[in-house]
Amino acid sequence: MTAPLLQARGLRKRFGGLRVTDGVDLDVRAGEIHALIGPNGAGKTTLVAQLSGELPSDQGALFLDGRDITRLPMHARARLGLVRSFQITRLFRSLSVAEHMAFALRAARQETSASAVRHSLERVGLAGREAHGTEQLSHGEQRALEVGLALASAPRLVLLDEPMAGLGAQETPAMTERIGQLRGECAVLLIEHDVDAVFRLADRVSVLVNGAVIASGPPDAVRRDPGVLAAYLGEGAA
Ligand SMILES: Nc1ncnc2c1ncn2[C@@H]1O[C@H](COP(=O)(O)OP(=O)(O)OP(=O)(O)O)[C@@H](O)[C@H]1O
Repeated sequence: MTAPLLQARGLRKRFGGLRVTDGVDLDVRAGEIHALIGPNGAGKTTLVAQLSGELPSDQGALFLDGRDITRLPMHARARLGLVRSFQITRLFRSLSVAEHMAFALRAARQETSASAVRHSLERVGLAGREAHGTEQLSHGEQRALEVGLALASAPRLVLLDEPMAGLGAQETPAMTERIGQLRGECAVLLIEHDVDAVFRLADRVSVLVNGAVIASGPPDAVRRDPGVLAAYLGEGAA
């Protein structure tokens, strides 16, 4: 089997006396949708920050396509194709949807013609919203734009931290479908609390508990794993 696209080995991060990630081993394969689930406070968001380069790891190593990227800063990881999505509130409120996308495409040194912008918006279901301000978008559309902006650089692996958070019953299936459409195009590491959506969508699932991955594999195997049932899914969530 080919080597994983992303390999994390023994990643650790502590805040003061609190060991938040405590020896994380994780493999993400090219083109797969890989969900990372776990209880509140397990360290998922911290791990994503370590993977993206936002937060330096105290220990451990990270490889992208076999290359050691442990000490590379965020922008260098992004240039190699490892990106994360950000909340658009962190960008400019005054920009239209199309301007946000043009900005992201330019930053990624991609084509910024009107048709390139439209194409990038269409793939996340935002065709026809070009001229809108981001405050005019529904919550679901804002989350879709965030995913679209992360995809602007044509990444090899995109890290999505709770893209379904706060979405209504009507918006969740659309986001699930959109993420599903990325399969094979780029790898996705998806942090998600909606366990039903995760088990429907993911090719593989890893479960983080107390800062360590306790199980990793296809959804069916993970949902039956005795350790996972005991530590996380035992309340009938799966
Ligand atoms: N910058 C920080 N300084 C101190 N403690 C932190 C910091 N960031 C996170 N923590 C703590 O680390 C623990 C794990 O947080 P993290 O947000 O990574 O977990 P999570 O699995 O993403 O949780 P959730 O599912 O609730 O979003 C929590 O106890 C949190 O309070």
